[in-house]
Amino acid sequence: MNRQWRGLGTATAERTGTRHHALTLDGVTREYRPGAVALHPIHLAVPRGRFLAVMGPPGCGKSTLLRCAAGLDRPTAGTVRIGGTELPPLNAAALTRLRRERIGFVFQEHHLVPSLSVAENVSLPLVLGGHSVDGRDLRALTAVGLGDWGGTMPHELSGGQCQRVAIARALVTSPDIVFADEPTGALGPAAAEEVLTLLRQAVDRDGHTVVMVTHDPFAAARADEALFLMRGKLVWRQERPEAADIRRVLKDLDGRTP
Ligand SMILES: Nc1ncnc2c1ncn2[C@@H]1O[C@H](COP(=O)(O)OP(=O)(O)OP(=O)(O)O)[C@@H](O)[C@H]1O
Repeated sequence: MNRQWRGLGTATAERTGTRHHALTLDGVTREYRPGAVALHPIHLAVPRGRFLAVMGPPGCGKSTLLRCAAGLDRPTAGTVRIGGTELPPLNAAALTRLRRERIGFVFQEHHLVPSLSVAENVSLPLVLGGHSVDGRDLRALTAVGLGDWGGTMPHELSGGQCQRVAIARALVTSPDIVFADEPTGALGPAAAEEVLTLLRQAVDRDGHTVVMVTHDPFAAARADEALFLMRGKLVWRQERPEAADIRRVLKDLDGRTP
């Protein structure tokens, strides 16, 4: 069994964010209102080509971490860098552009536009950014095994196929990083397995970087590393996690939750 437990008391290595890192968080803190701290200072550096799972008990701050890292929420303090570029202030046009072109998103629900074909959905981030599609929609669809489905409408697809289209849409801009928030949460076991295989393949074959929030130990076991949050703090990390180990950590953290 492969068990490498590391505490997170020292974070020196995490403070050296560069363009070689897809994501760096330097002292990222989020306080929703005075006294309600959802994230204590988080230091984290995610190298390019890494598949990271973020786990922890309900309310520990996983979504807050993801939203701050993806520029969907503004940290109360600290700095977020995507591919070495510091996130500009929220609502700025530059942030919208950076999110559209350098970050891919996959959510629990696929959020495809029902009135657009599969190919149009995939090319949307390119079109909105004023870029030519140039066959990239087809290549992205082929990469998720749906190369022949471009002319199909979303309502003609299964839930698993829709999520595969959402992955193609997330990857079509060749982003610095893909944030996936419970990407298998709405799927049955077979479709979930397909989605995880595609995310794994995006990392292994194409060098993408994926940060995935999940409650599912089997999903997290597909990542290179699992990070565990508790009460807004990163408390454990495990390289090459196995589902049984993950379950044990979660049980331990649950036992420590008041
Ligand atoms: N908009 C908000 N305003 C105030 N408090 C919030 C807000 N969003 C989240 N919180 C609080 O911040 C803490 C972290 O919430 P968050 O949603 O990040 O946790 P989570 O780990 O993603 O939870 P879950 O696993 O249940 O989705 C919780 O105590 C939550 O109640």
